[in-house]
Order: sequence, then C-alpha cells, then structure tokens
Amino acid sequence: MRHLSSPTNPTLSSTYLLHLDRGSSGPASSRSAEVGLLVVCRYMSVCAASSRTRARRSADRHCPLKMDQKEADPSFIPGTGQVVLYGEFTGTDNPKVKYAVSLTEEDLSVQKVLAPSSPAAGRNKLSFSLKDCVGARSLREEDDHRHADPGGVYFSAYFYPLRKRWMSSGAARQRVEQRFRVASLRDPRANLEEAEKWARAIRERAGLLRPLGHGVVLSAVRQPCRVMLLVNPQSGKGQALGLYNGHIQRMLSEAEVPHTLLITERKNHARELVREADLSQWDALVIISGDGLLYEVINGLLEREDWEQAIHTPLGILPGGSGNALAASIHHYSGAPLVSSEELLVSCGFILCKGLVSRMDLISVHLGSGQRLFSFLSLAWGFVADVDVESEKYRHVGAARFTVGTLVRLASLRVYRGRLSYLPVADGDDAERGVIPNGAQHTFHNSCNSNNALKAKRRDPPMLTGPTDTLLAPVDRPVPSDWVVVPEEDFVLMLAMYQSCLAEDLLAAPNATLDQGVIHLMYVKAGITRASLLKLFLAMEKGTHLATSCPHLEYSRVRALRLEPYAPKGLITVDGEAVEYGPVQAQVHRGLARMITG
Ligand SMILES: Nc1ncnc2c1ncn2[C@@H]1O[C@H](COP(=O)(O)OP(=O)(O)OP(=O)(O)O)[C@@H](O)[C@H]1O
Repeated sequence: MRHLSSPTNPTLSSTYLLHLDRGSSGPASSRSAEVGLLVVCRYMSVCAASSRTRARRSADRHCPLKMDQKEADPSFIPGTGQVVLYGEFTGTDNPKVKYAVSLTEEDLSVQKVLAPSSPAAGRNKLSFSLKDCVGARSLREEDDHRHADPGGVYFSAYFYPLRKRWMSSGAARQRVEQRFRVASLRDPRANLEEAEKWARAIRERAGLLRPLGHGVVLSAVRQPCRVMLLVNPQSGKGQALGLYNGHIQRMLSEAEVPHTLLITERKNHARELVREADLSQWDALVIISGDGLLYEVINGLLEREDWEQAIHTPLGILPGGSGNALAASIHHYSGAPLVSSEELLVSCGFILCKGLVSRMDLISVHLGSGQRLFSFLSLAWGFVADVDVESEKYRHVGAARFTVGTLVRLASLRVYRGRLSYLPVADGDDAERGVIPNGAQHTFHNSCNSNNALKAKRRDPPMLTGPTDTLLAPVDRPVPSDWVVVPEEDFVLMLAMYQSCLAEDLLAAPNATLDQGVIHLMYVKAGITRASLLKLFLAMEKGTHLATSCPHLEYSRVRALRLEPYAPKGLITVDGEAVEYGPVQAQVHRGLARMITG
C-alpha cells in the first residue's frame, strides 16, 4: 500500500490519493479488503482546462483499477460542467460494487466502475440535477440502523426528480436517495470528515443553483431556520397528520429544516396563534391543510399592529385539504403538469425544502357590514360559491367533492341577480401604482430579515389594519368614473381569481401568476345551457375554457371590483370560505405577502 501525499501541482488545492495498487503483494484477503476500502479520493479545485488536464494525468497515473478510464474519469463526463469533487465509493447494498461519483456545479453523476471488457461499460451512468436535490448529509452507522455496518460512514443526497409515472402518462416528482460508503481512510473520523465534505459541497451547489433575482432562499435567511408547521387535523378527509408522518417529516429531515408542529384544535385557532405569536422566533409559517387554514394565518398576520412586517413572514402550504387550490397553483407555476393529490404533496414538500421565497398578491375585501378581510385565492358568487359550500357534505370523497357538487348544482341551475362593476387593467398600466402600501418597495431581503423586530404584540385586534385601499370608493357611493359597470344583471356565476387553480384539477385562471397584481374576473351570464356550463367546467380542467368562445362567458383583467347582489340571501365565498352575504368590494395589493415557491 502506498500513501501518496498531495501533489505539488498548485492547481489541485486539496488533493490526496490513497490507494492499494492491485499488483502489490500481500495476502489476497487483505488485498480484497483494502480494495474494498477504496482508493481514490480527490478534492479538486480546478480552475482552468489546463489544470483539469494535469489533474487527469495525475489521476490516471495513480488510478489503481483497470477500469474504463474514459468513463470513470470526471474530465470525460459529457455534457456537464467542471468537476469540483470526484471520488470512488462503495454503495450500501454490495460492498464489492464501486461507484465513481462526480460533483459539478449542476449535477451529481454516479457510474458503476466496471472492467472495460464489460458489455455495460460506459452505459451505466446516472446524473442527478442538483436543482432536484433537497439535502445531503453524512451519517454514521449509529445514525441509521438500516445497514449492518458498525462504524460505517456514509453520505447521502436526496433528490426528487420528475420521473415518468409507471402506470399512467405524465411525470411526477419521485424520491431518489443516493448513498455511498466512505471508507478510504482507516481513521473513521477522517472518513466522517470526507463524508461531511461531500454532503456540504452537494448542499452548497444545490442551493447556489436557485435563480438569481427571483427571491431569497429560506435557509439563507437564518441558520438554522425555524418553521412553525400548523396542521388542521380535520381538513380534507381528516388525513393531514398522516400526511405529515407519511411524507413531510422525512422530507424536512432530509432538508434539515427544524420545525415545530402545532395542531389546531378549532376554527380560528391558527388565526389567534399567529396574531399573538412572537414572530422573531419563526422564519416561516407553513400549513398542512386546505386553503382555509392559510386564510386564517394571513388574516391573523394582517390583524397585528405590526402587520407591515408580519405579513413579510415567509408562508408555505402543503396540501392536506380537499381543494388545495393554492398548493396546486404553486405547483403549476413550477412548470410541472397537473398531478394527483399525493404527488402534489411531494411536489409542494419539495418546493418547501428548496425554500425560495417570492412575493404573493393579496386582495383586500370589504363586506357590507364594514368588515375587512384579506384573500389570496378567489372571491366567488353564484354557482361556484354554492358548489363550494354545498359540497362540504361530500368532504369524505376528497377532491372529488367538487365534481359531485357541480353535478348536483347543475341539476338545479339558477340565476343570481346583482350589479357587477370593476376597474380594468389599463394598457401599459403600472401594476404597482397606488397598490403597494405606502409606495414602499419590499425587497425579499428586508422582507425576511425584518422578523427580529417582531416581538409578540399582545393587544386586541384593531378594527382595521393592513394597507390602505386607494382604489375603492365607500360601498354606499357610486363606483369611481373610470370603472366599468357590467350592463347585465342576471348571472350564473361570478368568479374572481388571483391564482391559477380553483382546485387541484381546475385551472380557472391559466395566465395568473403569483404576484402580477391582477384579478382575473370571469362571469357567466344567464341563459347558458346546462350542457354548455358543464363543457366550460370540463375545459377548465385543462385551462382552455377562456378559448372556447362561449358567448355567455366574459373575462377581464381587473384591479378592483364591486358586487351588489339584489337578493337578501345567498352565498359569497372568499378563498372557499363563506362570508357575510351582501355588497362586497375588493382591490388587489400586489406582492404584499411572501410565499415559499421553490
Ligand atoms: N381543529 C380544527 N377543527 C375544526 N375546524 C378547524 C380546525 N382547524 C381549522 N379549522 C377550520 O376548518 C376549515 C377548513 O379547513 P381547510 O380549508 O384547511 O380544509 P378543507 O376545507 O378540507 O380544504 P380546502 O379548503 O382545500 O377545501 C377552516 O375554516 C378552518 O378554519
């Protein structure tokens, strides 16, 4: 056995090679044991192509195995960037099988080390994009009892790449763990350091790949970041806690996100918790529930005296309800196709672990009684509001509750009378004019770091907190002159959307984005047949309803709206929750909240 010290090549900042020459003498058993203890570990900080070549020569010279050099050598990896780490490790299942592992700025490549004569040589490489990586860590055998390898040292990287489904078309995120045994040195502490070096290098690169200028990384805000995880055990089919135990706990552990689980006990519990919380203790507020719990959290934050800072607390959503419209919207913005409920949970868990924070629009809603509330998703009247509330009794069927509710309501289709007015988005309109409170530009940086100032503010919630609504006239006065008053007074539905999905499988506002400062206003005029309305909802599953040229469907991009129902009784929903019935008006506040969007 020869121990080769660091080469003098200055471009290899930290290179060490420790290997057993296959041709060395010694008992066969000790040779094979030492081969198992492999062999080449290189830490390369190679800055120029010429130095890469020198590194390759150095590696070639010392490589102990007559393997396919071209395939195992990181310099030959096609289509990838510069190699920053290279090593050969055994896997976890079979200590005789070795893998050449290369880390670049973009991916982790793994290749089984095979003899050049092997028919599979050169065809067994896997590459994992670091964009799909949520974490990496070193482990000792004591940490994990799955492998009977006392004292064994490993590093693991956790990926959630989009993979084709087995039984159906399309793709969804699926978990892939890559775990390697580090045994290059006799000293277990040195092996652990090596494993930690790899885990750290992978984590760093996985974080660095986040697009610049799009937001900040949650984990960069404060280490360790602390997440308040609010669970509504009653949401959806009552399975939110099971979803946490089944998926989310493991994902957060892989991403090393410390969190405190708080289980709500009643309606408005989350709202009270958030209103009273010392927000300096939390880096993010995340819910596992339907949209109703996030509605509570947002309104709780905006009821605080320090609402301006409080509403900059990063928020996250993991789908545990029956509609999960915001979770589906955030998944949609990631560019991924629509997925099933469980796949949506994994996708949103992945987004949470990546931890990128973006701005999200909020809509200020005024009810006839003077009550004001904040909405992040939708304002509905007529058919959609009725289905939302009436389908509560089908909650046990999960997301299918809306399909059942739609069919039931179609059978008793009715007309809703009222006056609808809105302020359209003008051509070339500056979306932020008069919309962001106090004209302040909230950067992601200050939005996330400002929490230090947020000590608990114990006081009764004031009657009206939150940004000023500059676009709205008092509800008992006529709308301003630049508003449009809809000539029709008979409707089947009015739906104002500010995010793309109305439910997991309903792409109601396909062009919506998280923070465009736009309300997508749709209404269906009376006179539509049941068949045409059903067709519209079916088209909505693909987001093509606006292109169906249905003469009864109208669509406008607006900044504010007012609805004055004529009947004294009925249903209006805000984010899927029924609110007081009567006149209602609303305006958008662009990018007021902060949302973790991956
Ligand atoms: N522990 C609890 N017991 C009863 N109700 C609760 C509890 N915690 C929260 N709630 C209320 O339950 C209602 C429904 O919650 P949520 O929206 O999260 O689930 P969902 O209705 O199943 O999902 P979705 O809104 O996606 O359809 C909300 O109004 C929320 O305030």
